[in-house]
Amino acid sequence: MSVLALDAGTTGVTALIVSADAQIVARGYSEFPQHFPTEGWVEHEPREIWEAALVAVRAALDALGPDGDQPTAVGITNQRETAVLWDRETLGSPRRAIVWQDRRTAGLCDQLREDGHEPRVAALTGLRLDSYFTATKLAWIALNEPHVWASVTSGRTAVGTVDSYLVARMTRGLHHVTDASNASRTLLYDIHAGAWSQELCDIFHVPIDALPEVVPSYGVIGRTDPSTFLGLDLPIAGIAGDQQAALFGQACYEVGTSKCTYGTGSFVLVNTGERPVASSTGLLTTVAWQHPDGRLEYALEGSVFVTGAAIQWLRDGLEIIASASETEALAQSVPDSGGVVFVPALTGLGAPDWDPHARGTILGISRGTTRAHIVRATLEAIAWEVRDVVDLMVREGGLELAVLSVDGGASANGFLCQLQADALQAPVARAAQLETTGLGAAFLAGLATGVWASQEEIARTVKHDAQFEPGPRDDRAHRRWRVAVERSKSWAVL
Ligand SMILES: Nc1ncnc2c1ncn2[C@@H]1O[C@H](COP(=O)(O)OP(=O)(O)O)[C@@H](O)[C@H]1O
Ligand SMILES: O=P(O)(O)OC[C@H](O)CO
Repeated sequence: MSVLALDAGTTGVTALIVSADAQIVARGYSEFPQHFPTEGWVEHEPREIWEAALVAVRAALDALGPDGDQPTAVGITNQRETAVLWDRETLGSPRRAIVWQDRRTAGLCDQLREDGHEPRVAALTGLRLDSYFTATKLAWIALNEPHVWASVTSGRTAVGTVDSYLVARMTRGLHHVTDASNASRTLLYDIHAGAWSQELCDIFHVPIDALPEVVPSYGVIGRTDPSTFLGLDLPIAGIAGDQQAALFGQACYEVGTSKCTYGTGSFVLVNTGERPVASSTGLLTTVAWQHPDGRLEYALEGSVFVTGAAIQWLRDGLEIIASASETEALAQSVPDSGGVVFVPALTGLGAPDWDPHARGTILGISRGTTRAHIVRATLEAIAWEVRDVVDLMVREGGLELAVLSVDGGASANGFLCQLQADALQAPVARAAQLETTGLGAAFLAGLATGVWASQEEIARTVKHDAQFEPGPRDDRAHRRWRVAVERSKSWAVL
């Protein structure tokens, strides 16, 4: 027995085939285009996500080969918050998806805040009024593209996040669902009642009937249609937002256990069990997963928007590196960043500063500055960003950080892990299999279909293969970092 996991991330789709002994036995990957129509806007073409998913699954199946242990279920995990629209009949989209990184709704959020909506919205959702979240993007479409929105209110066009869209595609439009972990990122879901909220839908102009049915994070919700999904007829048995999936994939099942995933952004989540812990200083309260019996478990989250994406920008924007993996040796080729501090607020700032109007800042450049210094400053920035969020979790969430478990694409960079241990003054343990988002989706689907009998059984398979012990911390560098963060704030409205 094996499980297929589809991990639809921000920059590409990964397909994993995970064996019953929890090993990744085959994988496929396909990147899809990012669209930047204007400053601060980020869009995805839904069809391109779907096509990337098909390419990735095909590649994974080819890698597995006909004699490999064929998957018996599929789990889905995804970039969260991104707002997707599609026609219920044709599955075509009337407009591109507005991505979680898109900051076009910053002004709309300011207005809603001025109108006094924030306390109630935060109390119901555990989130904040920020352009990060789905409902603000839907409200923007409702207010700015009435012709598109008319098809939503008439019932022709469905609304959802990337998981819902993929399920619709995989089932030829038969199912319109999302799981509670994804729903909890929309600003439309009451995390205490475990249901869509009419009150929130009214605030954001969203017809509640346009939203998907909310299902538990594991349990069979339907089957893939072989005529549209590469001949595969599989139960869809797990769905979770990628950061919650990573929490599941790292087997953080006990209250107080935590992980940090380094991908496009970096997200620290700590399990708070069946108790939603409210935050007043910038952490998010979110659904970790919902059990098939309806029980909700929660997490406290620190969301850092741009980490691996800053590395991509060094590659594709500045063109000072050829590949992300080069950064490790380049950063170590200099003893320090030479006084350079880079705040990669390329799409505003998330936790702990929350400023959608912030933009990237590079300070401290001198005649002696080289690309190695800028690369090193970028890795240091990632470590400082995560440290600032963990500090908040320790102070506010009561997190006792004995060790930080890390995973995700950028955690392949051992030097980054070392910088992280130094910044935190705590050991960093790296998961043996870095793709914990996909693994988490596989575990959820496998739990629902008998591949694994229990969470305890899954937990026994999760291993860490490297531990980075903290060295000295450069407090002066952190002070400079905080000064640079302050300077980057409000830039887009100055
Ligand atoms: N060796 C590396 N050092 C630093 N960053 C890396 C490295 N390898 C990959 N990355 C970054 O990690 C990200 C990819 O990780 P992944 O977990 O696949 O992200 P996502 O799911 O967000 O698409 C990219 O942003 C890339 O720049
Ligand atoms: O694309 P990732 O893996 O960095 O994840 C994005 C998050 O889900 C955004 O909230």
